[in-house]
Amino acid sequence: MSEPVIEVSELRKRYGRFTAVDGVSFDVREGEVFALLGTNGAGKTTTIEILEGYLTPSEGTVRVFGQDPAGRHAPRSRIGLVLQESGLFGDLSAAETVTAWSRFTTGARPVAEALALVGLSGQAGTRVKRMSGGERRKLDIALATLGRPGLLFLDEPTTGLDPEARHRVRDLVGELAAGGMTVLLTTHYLEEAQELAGRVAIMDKGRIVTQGTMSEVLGRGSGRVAFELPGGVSPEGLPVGERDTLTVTGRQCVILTAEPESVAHSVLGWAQVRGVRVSGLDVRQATLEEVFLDIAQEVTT
Ligand SMILES: Nc1ncnc2c1ncn2[C@@H]1O[C@H](COP(=O)(O)OP(=O)(O)OP(=O)(O)O)[C@@H](O)[C@H]1O
Repeated sequence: MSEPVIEVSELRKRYGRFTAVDGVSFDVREGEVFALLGTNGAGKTTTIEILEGYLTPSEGTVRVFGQDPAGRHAPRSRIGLVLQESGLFGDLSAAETVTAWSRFTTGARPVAEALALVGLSGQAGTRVKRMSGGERRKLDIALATLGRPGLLFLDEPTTGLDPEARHRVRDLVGELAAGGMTVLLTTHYLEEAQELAGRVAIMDKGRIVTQGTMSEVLGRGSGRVAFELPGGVSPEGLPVGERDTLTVTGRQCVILTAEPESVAHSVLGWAQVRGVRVSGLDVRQATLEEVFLDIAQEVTT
């Protein structure tokens, strides 16, 4: 197994009496894309800012490339950051922006290569203020990867972009990861995590409520059985196992379960015994979004 690039152990961060991060542990190994997901205010940005060395922990330990990210030996040159707010100058062209950054970056790629890497060769002479939101995000990523970092922090890289630009930026992150870069990603777009990340941790109220490989997290309720009950029929007694969850919205019933085929079978049996017909039976793999909503609901109730 490859070396951990990030190690987080029992991390806590308090702001006065409020605990924003409450005993979080995870690690990220070399070459993997790890997604930190969670509800608003869950503690994702606080965690990532501690890993970037901008904030110090109240308790616990954090190591990036084996070093304290806020310490004297912090491995800054090995880390690329794409923050939620970028600080680009509108009057500079894309090439001028990269050139300016090259002066402060050790071992910077040549400007043309940095632009080509993110697919901006055609916009080299375009002023930042004339660039689209997606192009600016790509330029942010070009700057973050200019010094060929081994680790890239991406804090909500596609928030605020239209769907097409989101796809382009997503493809770019996928390509960087395929090239061997380790990536820690926070995002509100679960399909983005599902597409890019090998492992995920889902945070809620400062804690990690579940983490693992995408298939392990999805495996919590890996199957989804949906169907409609006829009007006036109560869902009472539906075959829902202890680890399954049932959501009823009007006549629509959804069961998240690890064993969708057997649950679907039992639902049909349940209906037959009662002499009713369920319609629109749909059995498939649950999406991360469905699992996430299920977990968020479980945690808040
Ligand atoms: N400097 C601060 N002082 C007091 N509370 C803070 C401070 N910074 C963050 N918080 C609180 O800590 C909690 C976690 O915030 P954080 O920004 O880490 O969440 P997040 O998961 O990134 O949320 P979002 O998805 O909304 O960006 C929030 O309740 C926030 O209000």
